[in-house]
Amino acid sequence: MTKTVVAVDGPAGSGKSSVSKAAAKRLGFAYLDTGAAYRALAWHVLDSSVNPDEAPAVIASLASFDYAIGTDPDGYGVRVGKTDVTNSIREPRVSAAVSAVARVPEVRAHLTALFRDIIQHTEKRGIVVEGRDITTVVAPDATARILLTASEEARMSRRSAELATESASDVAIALQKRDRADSRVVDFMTAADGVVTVDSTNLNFDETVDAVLDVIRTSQEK
Ligand SMILES: Nc1ncnc2c1ncn2[C@@H]1O[C@H](COP(=O)(O)OP(=O)(O)O)[C@@H](O)[C@H]1O
Ligand SMILES: Nc1ccn([C@@H]2O[C@H](COP(=O)(O)OP(=O)(O)O)[C@@H](O)[C@H]2O)c(=O)n1
Repeated sequence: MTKTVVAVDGPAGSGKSSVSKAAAKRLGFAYLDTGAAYRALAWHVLDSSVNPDEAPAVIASLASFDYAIGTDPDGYGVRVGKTDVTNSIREPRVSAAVSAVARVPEVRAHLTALFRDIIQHTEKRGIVVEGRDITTVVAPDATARILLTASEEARMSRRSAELATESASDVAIALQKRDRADSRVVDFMTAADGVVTVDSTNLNFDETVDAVLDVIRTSQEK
C-alpha cells in the first residue's frame, strides 16, 4: 500500500495547523506540525542561554536537541529531552526567536531529515504535513500539495482571537515581522508548480477543511 502524503504550506494564521489536523482526523491520517519542531529548537536555544542570532552557537546546540513529537491529530505532545514543551513553544518569546533559528541552513537540513524520517515511519495510511517548505523541500513528491492562504487582515484577526493575553496590535506587529523574516528564507506566499492554492479568506473553518479534503481526493484520483 502506498502511503498518501499531504503537504500544506502557508503563512502564519492561515489555518495550516487547525485545518490540517481536522483533515487528518477525517481521513484517519497522521498529522505532523513542522513549525512545532522549529519552535522547540528555538525553546531549546533560549533554555540553553544561546543567542538565537548567533548561527554557529545555534548549530552547535543541534547536538543536544533531543526532540520528540507525536503525530496523532487527536492530541499530540512535544518534548525536548524530558521536558514537555507543548504549551511553552507558543509563548511570544519563542515566536520572536524562531525565525532567527529557522533561517540557518544547517538547522533546516537537520530538521528536514527528521521530518522525512517521521513521514517514512508513520504507521497510518497517510500523513498530513504542514509548514512553510513542505510542498517545495520536505515532500515535493507528496500526493497532494496545497498552499493555504488568507488575507493578512483575516490571519491577524484569527490569531489575535486566540491570544487573549496580548493586544491585537501587538499580535499583528509580531506576526507581520515573523512573516517578513520567514519569507526571506522560504517562499510560502506563491504556489510552486503543481501546488493548489486554497484561499480561506471568505471560507469558514468547516468550508476550508472541505476545500482541502477536495484537493486531497482529486489528487488521489490522479
Ligand atoms: N477558515 C477559517 N475561518 C475562521 N477561522 C479559522 C479558519 N481557519 C483557521 N481558523 C482559526 O484561525 C486560527 C489560526 O489558525 P492556525 O491553524 O493556528 O493557523 P496556522 O497554523 O497557519 O498559523 C485558529 O484559531 C483557527 O481555528
Ligand atoms: N516548515 C517550516 C515550518 C516552520 N518554520 C518556522 O517555524 C516558525 C513557526 O511555525 P508555525 O507553523 O508554528 O507558525 P504559525 O504559522 O503556526 O504561527 C515559522 O515562523 C518559521 O520560522 C519553517 O521555517 N519551516
